[in-house]
Amino acid sequence: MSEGPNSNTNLQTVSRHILEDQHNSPEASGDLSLLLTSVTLTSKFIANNVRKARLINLVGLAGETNVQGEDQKKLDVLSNEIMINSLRASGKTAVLVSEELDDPVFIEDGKRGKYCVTFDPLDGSSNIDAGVNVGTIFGIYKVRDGSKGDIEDALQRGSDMVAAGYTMYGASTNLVITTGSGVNGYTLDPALGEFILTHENITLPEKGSIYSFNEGNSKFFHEPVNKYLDSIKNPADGSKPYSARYIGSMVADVHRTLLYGGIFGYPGDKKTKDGKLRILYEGFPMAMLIEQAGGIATTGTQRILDIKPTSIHERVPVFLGSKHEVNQVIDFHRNA
Ligand SMILES: O=P(O)(O)OC[C@H]1O[C@](O)(COP(=O)(O)O)[C@@H](O)[C@@H]1O
Ligand SMILES: [Mg+2]
Ligand SMILES: [Mg+2]
Repeated sequence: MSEGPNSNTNLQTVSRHILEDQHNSPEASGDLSLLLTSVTLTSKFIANNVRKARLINLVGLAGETNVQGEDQKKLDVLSNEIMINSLRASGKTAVLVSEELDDPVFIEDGKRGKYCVTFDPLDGSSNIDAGVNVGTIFGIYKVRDGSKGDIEDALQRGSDMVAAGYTMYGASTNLVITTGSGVNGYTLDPALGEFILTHENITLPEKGSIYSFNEGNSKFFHEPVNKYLDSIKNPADGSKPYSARYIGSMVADVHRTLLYGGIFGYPGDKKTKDGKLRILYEGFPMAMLIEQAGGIATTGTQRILDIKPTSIHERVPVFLGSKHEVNQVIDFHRNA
């Protein structure tokens, strides 16, 4: 009988792998792995809705704007509700921060656990109606000693996160997680309804050949970096080693960068000096994943994970990816 994809009896499902993975931090056993299992369950619900969105009238605008001043899509609102309900039901959370909610959700007695979860329930909203890859991004902190869950638990340094990850809803549904000891990727097997380990110990190439920028007109970034990248030629034949790819969904642009290498950037510009991406549920989780995979994540002048946020929706310029390319951007900022 041929070795079909599911005939491997040693399939590592995400729950089993997180519990058994000897690389995982001690934190990963017990409550955190149960919390991560709740997040993976949520991802399956959201994936199901994303896949059917066009068929069940879930595309288009919800008719509300969020705290960011952005028009919420129907899937933004639904994904947010799924995340809030599932994380509350897990009994492992004390504070929830969502891109779609003005204020944090503080979990009531009886349901309260010891983790703060920050999340972007649906990243890449501008791409939903075109069926382009979107995703869910999350970061997880332990609440501070003695805390019953308050705003300060959501304003810890990025380096205080105990786990981070994303689910990308694309040609396949990919879940990528770190608990502080490397990065692992899982692919949803729709037949099994399980995420299966498919990308063990993801490691970023030192150097890449793709740059993925929002063309912010920041003088530190757009002109000098593009000019530098365009100026590089392969000595053998004079061809250009770099090519530009930009999907416009952070989760998809970062996933490609994580697997192929290169650099992703969303700089500040004259209008928004800190760019568009929010530090708690976009910058920090992606920075932790990129660093855990051997890359660099910087604002251009400082390590993103060193930042201590002062408000839950503050923004941050993001440059992340392979060491070689990101160090070029750091040099530009240093010499600017
Ligand atoms: O459309 P722009 O300005 O290039 O911005 C794209 C960026 O905006 C985002 O869509 C913002 O996230 P949301 O879709 O969750 O608001 C990122 O995913 C993406 O990197
Ligand atoms: Mg987003
Ligand atoms: Mg979003």
